[in-house]
Amino acid sequence: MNPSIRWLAGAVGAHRRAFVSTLVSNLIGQLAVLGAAVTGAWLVGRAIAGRGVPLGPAGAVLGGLVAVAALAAWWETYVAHDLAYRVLAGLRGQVYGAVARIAPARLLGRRSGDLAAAALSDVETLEWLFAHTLAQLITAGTVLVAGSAAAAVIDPLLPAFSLPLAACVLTVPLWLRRASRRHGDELREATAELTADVVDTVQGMRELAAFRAVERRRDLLARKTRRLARAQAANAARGGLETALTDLLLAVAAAGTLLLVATVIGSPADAPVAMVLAAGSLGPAAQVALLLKEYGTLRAAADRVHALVTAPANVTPPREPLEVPAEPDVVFEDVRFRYTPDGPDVLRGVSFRVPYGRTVALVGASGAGKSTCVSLLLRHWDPDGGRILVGGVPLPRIADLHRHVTVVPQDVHLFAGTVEQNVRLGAPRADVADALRTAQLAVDPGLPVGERGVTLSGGQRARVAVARALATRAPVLVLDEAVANLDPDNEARLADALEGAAAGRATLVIAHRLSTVRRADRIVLLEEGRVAAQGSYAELAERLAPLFAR
Ligand SMILES: Nc1ncnc2c1ncn2[C@@H]1O[C@H](COP(=O)(O)OP(=O)(O)OP(=O)(O)O)[C@@H](O)[C@H]1O
Repeated sequence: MNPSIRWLAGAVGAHRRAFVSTLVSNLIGQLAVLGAAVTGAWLVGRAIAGRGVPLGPAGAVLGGLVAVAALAAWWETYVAHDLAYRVLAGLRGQVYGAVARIAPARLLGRRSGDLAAAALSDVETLEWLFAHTLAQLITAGTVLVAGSAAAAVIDPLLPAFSLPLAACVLTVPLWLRRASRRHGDELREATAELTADVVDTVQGMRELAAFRAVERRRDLLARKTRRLARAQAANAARGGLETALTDLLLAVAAAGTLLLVATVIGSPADAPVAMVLAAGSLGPAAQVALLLKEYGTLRAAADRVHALVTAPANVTPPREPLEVPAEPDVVFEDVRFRYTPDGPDVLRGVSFRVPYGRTVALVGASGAGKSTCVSLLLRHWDPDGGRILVGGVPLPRIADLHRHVTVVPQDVHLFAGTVEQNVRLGAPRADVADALRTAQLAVDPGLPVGERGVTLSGGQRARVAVARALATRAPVLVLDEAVANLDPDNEARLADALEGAAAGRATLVIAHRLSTVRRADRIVLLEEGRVAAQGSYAELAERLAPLFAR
């Protein structure tokens, strides 16, 4: 069995009772249907042989079996779907957990929409596996064995003939399984790609309109939609071929079985029952063939979800955590880093210190490695060499790093909700009014911000980000040029307020503006992943001049 499908089948283990209930109700339903057919055939046999037909008792048995079959079908539909939706809910949780574990540094090179497709559409596709496949395959096998055993009691030749015919029916999905897998892969990939492009389009609609690119984008989406339609058509064509061949083999097998019964069964009274039992083995075979038709799509969806859920974490969780002192400093010690094993060195032995109560500005040309230092301090990645310490504790030994290090990113993400909800992101019980005051944001905390904060100005968004970081009360503050969106007046006021906040923190600021650099206690100049110089502004003014000459 494919490892992803095996892994998913294992997920049913947590819902054993529901699975057993599905299995038993399906089995009871199938056996009741077979029993009703056999009872009917037995009555026909008696009528043909001119024996008495006990209509009353037989009618009661038939009615009972039909009622049992109907009840079992209803119950099975309910429990099978209940089981499937519970497993899917668990899987969605695992997909979310995986995204949280591998983000934000690396999302397996996948786009947001692609991940949304994994979380929604791929997981949804797996409903077929849990509600219609696993228990049903076991039941079909059981009914096949029971029907064949009963047929053997009448004449051992019957199963000897009908079982190979049933096996022939199953060769169709096996024969077409490579095509099924290929079509399944294409279908899931085309769906994910279209979802990714649609999400990207919706998110970028403002830019598309501003650059008059809506029509071109529509063409792109139409192309991707056609690709999906082609994949769907190919899958449907193969599915149709599979159904046609299966039906053909079933018809031949049924005709052969009837011929055999007519030839070997001497007694007309036994012939109808023999026919039903011999043909009964073909029913489960047809059902299995039908289930296997979906194998390619299921396998592709299972592979995509499995790859995401089993992706290793980017950094290992802290082992034997150590206490971080209340007033920590930050130390980079000969830190070396590259993003990919065969990529270029991005940091080549970076060392500097941010003392508690002081502000250190990290400056350098674009691509020098400033944001990489921040990513490493937030532990999105671990360095390849050297180490980073907060209050003397290496990052991998710090539990709940966000309690000690907080960040104001340059491109803040605000969630649909109120200002207050966004400020409370990292500190659910924070004093929001206080944080907003320090961040110089005079708005009602209950003000809705819209999706991604669209109803706020760029400066207001930046100040929500500052308030959000301050609300955590983390003693290490990282500012990625948080004031870039403000006019000079507001910038100066916010910088004053941040200076007050910095007194009780170790602050590392990535500075793009001379005014920010001037305010810092110490400046670290990065050049091509190395510390080229560090000191006060007065000491470095000359070396910094070319960077800020605008
Ligand atoms: N996720 C990533 N994967 C691979 N390479 C990356 C990644 N992020 C950054 N880099 C590369 O690492 C180098 C340093 O990038 P970094 O963002 O740290 O520079 P920076 O000094 O912050 O630049 P800027 O001032 O333009 O933001 C660049 O060459 C960049 O292309």
